[in-house]
Amino acid sequence: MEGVDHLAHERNKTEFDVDAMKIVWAGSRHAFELSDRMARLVASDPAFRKDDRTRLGRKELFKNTLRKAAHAWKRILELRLTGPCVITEEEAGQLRNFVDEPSFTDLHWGMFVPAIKGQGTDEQQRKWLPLAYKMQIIGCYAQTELGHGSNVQGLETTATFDPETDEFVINSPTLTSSKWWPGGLGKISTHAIVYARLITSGQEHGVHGFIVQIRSLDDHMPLPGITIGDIGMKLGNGAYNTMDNGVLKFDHIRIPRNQMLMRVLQVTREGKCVQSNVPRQLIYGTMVFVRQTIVADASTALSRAVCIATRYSAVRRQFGSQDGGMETQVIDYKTQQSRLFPLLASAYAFRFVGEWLKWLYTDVTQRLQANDFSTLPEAHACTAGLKSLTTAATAVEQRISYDGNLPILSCALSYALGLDYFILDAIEECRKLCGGHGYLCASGLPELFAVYVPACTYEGDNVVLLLQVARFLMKTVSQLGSGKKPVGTTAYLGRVQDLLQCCCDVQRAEDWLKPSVVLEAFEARSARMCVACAQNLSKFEKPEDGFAELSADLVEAAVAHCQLIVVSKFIEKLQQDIPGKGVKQQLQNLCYIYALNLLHKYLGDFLSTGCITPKQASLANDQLRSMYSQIRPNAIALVDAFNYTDHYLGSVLGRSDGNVYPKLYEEAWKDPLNDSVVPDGYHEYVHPMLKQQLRNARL
Ligand SMILES: Cc1cc2nc3c(=O)[nH]c(=O)nc-3n(C[C@H](O)[C@H](O)[C@H](O)COP(=O)(O)OP(=O)(O)OC[C@H]3O[C@@H](n4cnc5c(N)ncnc54)[C@H](O)[C@@H]3O)c2cc1C
Repeated sequence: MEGVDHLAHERNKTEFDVDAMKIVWAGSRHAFELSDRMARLVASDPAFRKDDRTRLGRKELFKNTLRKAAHAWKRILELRLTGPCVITEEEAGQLRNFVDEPSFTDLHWGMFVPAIKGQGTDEQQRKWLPLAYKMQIIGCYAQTELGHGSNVQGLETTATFDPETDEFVINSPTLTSSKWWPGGLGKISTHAIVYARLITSGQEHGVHGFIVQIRSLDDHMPLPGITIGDIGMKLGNGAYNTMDNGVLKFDHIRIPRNQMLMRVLQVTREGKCVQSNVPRQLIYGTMVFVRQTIVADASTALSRAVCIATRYSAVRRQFGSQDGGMETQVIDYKTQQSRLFPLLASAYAFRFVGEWLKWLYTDVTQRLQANDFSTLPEAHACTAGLKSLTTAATAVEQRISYDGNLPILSCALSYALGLDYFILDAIEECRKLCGGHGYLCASGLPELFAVYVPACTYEGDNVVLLLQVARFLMKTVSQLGSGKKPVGTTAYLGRVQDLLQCCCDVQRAEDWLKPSVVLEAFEARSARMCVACAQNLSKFEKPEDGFAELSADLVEAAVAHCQLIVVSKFIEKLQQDIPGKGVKQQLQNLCYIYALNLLHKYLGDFLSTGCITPKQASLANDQLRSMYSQIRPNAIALVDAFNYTDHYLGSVLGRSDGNVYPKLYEEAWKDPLNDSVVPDGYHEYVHPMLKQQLRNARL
């Protein structure tokens, strides 16, 4: 039935002001209005239709993406959204975001332009940015090679300065030096920021960025000496296959000297390397920016999956019918709630930590401009860790303790028994929460999963990033004795003596509803895990040997630290003035669900470090169950607050009107297999089989 709200009975139960929550979720009224306007604009334009995407072959899919990218750019120009003003750039970004199709423009705006801004001199910016802003050139970011990704210093592409011609010669000396993966490179980009080993006067000077034209601006052919192509299909239908991730090989390509990005290091006409007066650390500011957007994207991807699973869980009924009455909505099963509501809480938690990271980026930028680098290592570690934590929790790798008899098992023992960990991934968990229908492309979840999972790898492999965080934590712990005060998110380590000794004083389940109690438990767990790692490291003669041997423990300590950051930023958010009837109460409930669920799932850490007792763990679990009951009547409204259009959500199961079954039925008939009643191939292969004539058939 069109026009009927099948979820109205759920929406009537809401105990808070949903419109006010929409503003909290968006970050401000301005941000809400902006994204609402752009989302509607895209949703109402048939050119941005995407419901057929998973049925298209690669070539058709790719061409369709090019059409949408061109149409989006046309709309942006028509709406006069482009220009130097920050707000309009934001609007254009939102419009592209709601088109919801990975394309070369993501890399152009998300990596090529920021790299020139962050690493180019003023003169280089004046030359290249206007061309990029008008899309007279299209750029990508070519760092990763076939042989090396995480280890940037291992890149093999060379940029050798030739003083006779005042040029750099860019070369790929081996097969493994071929650039491999850059998005937008395979078929579309005209230019690339290429990372290569700088060589002048026979000496190496590390890896630097160079602006290289790779295709003709007239006929789009690769320039002489350049081999270029797409690297092939990636996971899933539709999904990331709209992107032309590419391969690129150089055969002694020449570029002018002024195309090396020289904001920090300059190469003179004579081939001398000169450090500019711009501090090297400035480059890290760009990294903080990019990772902050990735954390924001994690909350978006997670909230989309949760919105679909929550709405469908309220529509779906199984079992429980008495006297011919209605069956039970699956959202009312406690098992469904204990799987779904922590993910709902995580979506909000990641949203707020992402918002805080935006502030951190502004703070770091201001400090860098004032030549204050004191908080940079901490900010860098913090963004690396949060990128890893939030993408992993959204896509893969959330570690879950086995909760059978864990309170009486030590962490090590449960490890030994192989009982304590299995893998949960949020988008995949949402698919399972939707039962069989979640596996249909029409649910939107398979494509969301396929598009999202590489976030665990790009912009820094998650494990490699966590090892960087661990290194920073170990350095911070080692400097405690020398009186150096830890800053920002590591400030709690300054109270390490107290945190090693403190005892949790929870006696009743409600005691877990005190922010100070929750914070102390997370701080104590993280501090104790860090100190234990530092003590174990000190037993090794060579620190590097210890670091290699203990790397798995170090990663766990880094995860504990990052979870503490998310919990503490959620708690800080609640200390702000939050208007709207009942809004703060709901956020408090979500905050406790997020924290207590982590405590429950990572019980091994909390118990083995002696931060809490088994009894207190059990009380936390009681409290958690009671929070699920409080969230239940508000669940639909809490996902409505994300304000996603049906177009953006792209899911029959997650439709805002809950009209799932007729639409799912309709959708099935759109499949190309249903174009004919008898399928192509029947006469050649199936008919002879049925008629026992396979021996004579030409297969
Ligand atoms: C969809 C997608 C888009 C991409 N887009 C771009 C792009 O636009 N431009 C670009 O330049 N690149 C791009 N990349 C490449 C991406 O940045 C790299 O794949 C990423 O940095 C990981 O590097 P890698 O592939 O070398 O992984 P590896 O480092 O080879 O990782 C393999 C395994 O080794 C482990 N490992 C590696 N080092 C260590 C260590 N020191 N200690 C412990 N474990 C370790 C990792 O955890 C992982 O499990 C993209 C990748 C993908 C998937």
